[in-house]
Amino acid sequence: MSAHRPAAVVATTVKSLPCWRLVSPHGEALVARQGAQVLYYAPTGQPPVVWLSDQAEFRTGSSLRGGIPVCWPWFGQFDRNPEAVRAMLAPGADAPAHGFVRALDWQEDGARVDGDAACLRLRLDLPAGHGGWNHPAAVALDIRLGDALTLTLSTRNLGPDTLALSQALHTYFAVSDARDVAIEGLDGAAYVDTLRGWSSQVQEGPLAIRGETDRIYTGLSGPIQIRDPGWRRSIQIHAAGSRSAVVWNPWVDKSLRLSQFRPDAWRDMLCIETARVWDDVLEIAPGATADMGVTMRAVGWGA
Ligand SMILES: O=P(O)(O)OC[C@H]1O[C@@H](O)[C@H](O)[C@@H](O)[C@@H]1O
Repeated sequence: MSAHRPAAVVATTVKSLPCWRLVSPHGEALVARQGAQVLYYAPTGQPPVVWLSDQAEFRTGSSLRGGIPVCWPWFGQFDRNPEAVRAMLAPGADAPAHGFVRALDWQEDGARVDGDAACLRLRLDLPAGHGGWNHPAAVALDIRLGDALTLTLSTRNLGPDTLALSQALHTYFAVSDARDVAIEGLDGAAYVDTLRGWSSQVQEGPLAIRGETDRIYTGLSGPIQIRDPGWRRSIQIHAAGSRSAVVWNPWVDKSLRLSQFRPDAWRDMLCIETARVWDDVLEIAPGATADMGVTMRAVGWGA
């Protein structure tokens, strides 16, 4: 570990997109202004924890494949959201998958160093809502790079009515080979299998990726862990203010249909998305703020 490198937040431009580089003695992260999207995170001396596609297109107006897209104020296909969330959008309005904030430019709202941690806060003000989603709100993402990476997504309701929304911090984790990892911490949890007719299932034991996987886990209360024998490490994922998570791997066929994605890149990544979805959607009273966060930490298995 390079204990000599002081923590810092440095504004930079990567392939024409404004970004910030966060460094600390413990690691490095890259964050884009567009979508407040963390693009990369690697602990010092380790393979990345957050994966970015080598075909990611650094373009204005569309999310990059990989990193940690912020999905807000709805998750996934709009039509699959509960009625309370769908009722927030005017009929006929544009409803892109995963909401609209991942393609918008956020504003810097403070960069600082706290001991050996580098911290950045990005903010998106929607004083009059956006498009057909006509609800004033302020969204902020706090990013803290210390001996782990912590993200906190805050939503403040600035309007007179209750906000109902679904959201996710859609983390693409880097793995040595998706076929070899075990996902622990889901045993006994209920999930919706979107690939089996959105049927309700119960997880038994650790989850192994054996084909296309797209599941919504609910009622979670403990950490999730990715055990990666190829890189002899585990990634521990601690969520706060969330009881749902989405696990996604596109496998062979869907990879061919994905944008900005090498056909065999499904082996290199695995999404575990800290969420408020399904029966865990968020309701925020006028004037109130709701936070959801995730801390990810890689732990080696020793020599
Ligand atoms: O291609 P997008 O819009 O970034 O979505 C990627 C994936 O995101 C996941 O959260 C969904 O569960 C998948 O169904 C979806 O394919």
